[in-house]
Amino acid sequence: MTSLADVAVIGGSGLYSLLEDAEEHVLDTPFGAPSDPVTVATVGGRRTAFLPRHGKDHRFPPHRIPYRANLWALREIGVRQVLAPCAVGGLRPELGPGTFVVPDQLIDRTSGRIQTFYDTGAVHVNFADPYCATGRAAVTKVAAEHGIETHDGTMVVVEGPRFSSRAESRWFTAMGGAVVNMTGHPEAVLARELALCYTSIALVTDLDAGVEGDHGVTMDEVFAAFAANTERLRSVLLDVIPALPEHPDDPCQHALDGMPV
Ligand SMILES: CSC[C@H]1O[C@H](OP(=O)(O)O)[C@H](O)[C@@H]1O
Ligand SMILES: Nc1ncnc2[nH]cnc12
Repeated sequence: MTSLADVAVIGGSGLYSLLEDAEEHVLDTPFGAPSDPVTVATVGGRRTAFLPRHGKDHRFPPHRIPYRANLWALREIGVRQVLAPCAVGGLRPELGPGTFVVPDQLIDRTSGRIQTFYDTGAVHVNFADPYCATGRAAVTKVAAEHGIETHDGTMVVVEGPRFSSRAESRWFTAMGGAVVNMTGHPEAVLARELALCYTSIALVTDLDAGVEGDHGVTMDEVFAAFAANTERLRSVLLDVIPALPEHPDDPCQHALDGMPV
């Protein structure tokens, strides 16, 4: 297939569209259909694809998202760099709702999700640094230009769809977690297995159960906090896209070098 886009944004909870005057592409993959048709438009001179990971009507809960089909479809249309906004819970009191975190590490606490494309042969990608250094730097710089402070930190990804118990949440904080969500994995490793640059942009929507004393996390508060901050996130995303390199040469792009694929 000829290249339709080289950058993609995978939207999460509360971010179901991004691009204006976009063309729609219905795609299929060896792993089934992606969550929705992919929309493509030009942003700051860059051909950009958008895909809502839960579907635009949020019909896929985090444990049922077709992660492999989503990443495969994007790679198939030429994408080499992925921006992955998501809603997260803060695991530290200073990371409250409205805070932007650009994760630099990941702890996988999911279970039962397929997290590879390669069921035969010796394909073992390097995942020491799950996120793209260039993408992270671009997000941090552009956010600062928008007057938004960003934080580094480790993202813990839980299986869901339930939120964590207070004990689990306190344990994640003690393990070094900064934020917690339900979709950051296997998305990150599947991107790496296709040699894509992958950058997560985490918007804190709540303080997780172990941090806040009273009621624990509710879905309504997540959606409300996300809605209150969507425009800030949207404007950062649209400015990060043209700030990404046209010819990325990060280690992520070489993740499959020497592998039998
Ligand atoms: C809507 S509450 C929990 C839900 O929100 C986050 O979604 P996303 O990561 O796609 O922004 C979280 O991971 C859960 O899927
Ligand atoms: N506290 C939380 N735990 C897991 N996923 C989330 N997404 C948003 N807030 C979350």
